[in-house]
Amino acid sequence: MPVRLPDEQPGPARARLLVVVAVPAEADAVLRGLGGLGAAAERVPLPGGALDRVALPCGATVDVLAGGVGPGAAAAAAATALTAARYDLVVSAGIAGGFAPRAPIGATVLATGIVAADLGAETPEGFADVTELGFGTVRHTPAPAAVALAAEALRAAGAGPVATGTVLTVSTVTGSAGRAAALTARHPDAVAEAMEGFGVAEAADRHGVPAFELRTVSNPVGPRDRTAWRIGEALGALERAFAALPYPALALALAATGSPTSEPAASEPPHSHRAEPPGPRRAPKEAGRG
Ligand SMILES: O=C(O)c1cccc(C(=O)CC[C@H]2O[C@@H](n3cnc4c(=O)[nH]cnc43)[C@H](O)[C@@H]2O)c1
Repeated sequence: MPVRLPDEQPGPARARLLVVVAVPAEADAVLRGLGGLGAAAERVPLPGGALDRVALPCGATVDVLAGGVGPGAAAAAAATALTAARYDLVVSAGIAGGFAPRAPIGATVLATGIVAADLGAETPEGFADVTELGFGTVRHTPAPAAVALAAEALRAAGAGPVATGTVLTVSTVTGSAGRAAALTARHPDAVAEAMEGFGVAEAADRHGVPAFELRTVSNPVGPRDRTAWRIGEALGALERAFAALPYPALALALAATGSPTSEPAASEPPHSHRAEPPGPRRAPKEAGRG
């Protein structure tokens, strides 16, 4: 029978979360929400950067990493952190564009689906995503029980409007009514778009860790109008959301449902472009260890 060190005792109270944001202003908002800004956080070096580690009074540990803008930077940063430490949950977080009327400015959005919206090819018949092209997945699905739990906690805390639905990951911020309409036609359940969620979820999936996306809305998705962006308001909502999340309960809900979150295409070829994880996948039971 293996001997466990005190630090390795199983249980949701000891959950380890990795929160990946794009820029330092978002990291600061998350850290303020966690009560871990400044001296309360430990700076942990990583190859190519550093993260801030906060030990919560409930026993959970939350690492906050500003990984850069866009899915590529986010995937690289998340993969680096996941290689350096063990996590029970990875959260992609930050500001986002909201699809009206479901996600107004200041709203908090929880992803029921994390979808790469512009990963594919233009064809004479229109856009075809990489799943349709036979190259893998464009969607990760966070555990519904965990999404419901987080939404309930945010609503109970009075953290402002909360919307659940698909969060699109795009490499180009939408700047026209035409593209906004095309996105909602293809993804009727879309509540928001941002630029990192799918990259973070891909990295988490390869490490067998559940992923989750939480965004707060800074601007409407549509015709480009930088004067309409309310970044301060969205950062305030991000801080309130991270103050209200039920960390140990979230870990428990995720342990019950397990991982991964990806949905490979039914037609995925045997030699798909999906890389195998760097080591053996952790069993769902083990992934929930606190
Ligand atoms: O256009 C500009 O002048 C400009 C200035 C500062 C930042 C930006 C961004 O595009 C920030 C992208 C950043 O924020 C997330 N985000 C926020 N709103 C949206 C959106 O409507 N569509 C996509 N991403 C958005 C995103 O996740 C990035 O991290 C532009």
